[in-house]
Amino acid sequence: MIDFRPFYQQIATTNLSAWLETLPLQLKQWEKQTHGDYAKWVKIVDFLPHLTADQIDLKTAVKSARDFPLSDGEQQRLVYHLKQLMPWRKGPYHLYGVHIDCEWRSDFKWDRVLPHLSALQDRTILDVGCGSGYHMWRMVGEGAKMVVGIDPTELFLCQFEAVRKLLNNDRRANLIPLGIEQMQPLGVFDTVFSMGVLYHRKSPLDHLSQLKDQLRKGGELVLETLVIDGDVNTVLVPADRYAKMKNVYFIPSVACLINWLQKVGFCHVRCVDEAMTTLEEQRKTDWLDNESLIDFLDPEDHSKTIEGYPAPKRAVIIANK
Ligand SMILES: Nc1ncnc2c1ncn2[C@@H]1O[C@H](C[S@+](CC[C@H]([NH3+])C(=O)[O-])CC(=O)[O-])[C@@H](O)[C@H]1O
Repeated sequence: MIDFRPFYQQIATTNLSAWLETLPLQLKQWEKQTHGDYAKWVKIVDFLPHLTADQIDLKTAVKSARDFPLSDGEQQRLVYHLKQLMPWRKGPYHLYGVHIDCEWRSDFKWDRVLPHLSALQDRTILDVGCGSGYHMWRMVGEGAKMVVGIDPTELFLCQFEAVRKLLNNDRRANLIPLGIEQMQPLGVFDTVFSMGVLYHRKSPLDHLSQLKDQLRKGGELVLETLVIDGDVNTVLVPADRYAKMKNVYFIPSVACLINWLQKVGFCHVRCVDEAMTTLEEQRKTDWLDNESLIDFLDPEDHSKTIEGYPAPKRAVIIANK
């Protein structure tokens, strides 16, 4: 099983120590209700070789390398284990010459977000819905003091731990398998990211309040989500699926989102980027068996989803507590 005790030790003497009142018990309960695949995935992480990287780059990529390359056999073994953790959705990772070419080019999103952030150097950061943790490593690459990601999906925890093992077991980032709604309000993080999560939440204003509860006063929220064109009163609530996803609830316009953020008490709210999702950013690769964006769009008209809604467009909003 994945051992969270090093994380408890790490936070015991920091401003996250209040979390120790609830977290160990929550994670014990979480572990009890994990399913069979979790134990299998943890074993795969255990089977990964212990390699020591001479070079690690988290600033321009997520990459580890040795001064001398792996043998063909060693590399095949690494690919074999890592492929058992498919589907790999968010990346890419370059680990000892193995290129995990994930469905999403998460580096594209990072490039859209990073120029607008307050410097991450020495910050304590929460990444809500962190997936396999790609952006967490890039935050570490920007000099963050500590990055905590939360994501309830068991596979993503195991992918994160696999990558961590191949990054010299770096402990500056940690993934905690909880949903944001399960977190006690800590009010200590300097920056809170919520990227790609808001539209999955049934109650978007509650989500925004929960994000605010995790920030220190003056701290920065980075919110990235699907948006549609329209005015302050425009919000799409898909009847059934949106781009084949059944768990999409609210897709507001930028003006509507800014209004929501101001209503829950954020200040200095500004939209810093809007971009259509391209077929270069989300596409099928050898690291997933599932469908991808091309299958979610109207084959005759890529400006629409297969259900006839506007095709995915995403905005980045920054705000302060
Ligand atoms: N209640 C919840 N609390 C926390 N996480 C959740 C919750 N519900 C779902 N998630 C997690 O939020 C992530 C959303 S993906 C964005 C990944 C990354 N941030 C990215 O910007 O590329 C976007 C997408 O796949 O649509 C998934 O990893 C879920 O498990």
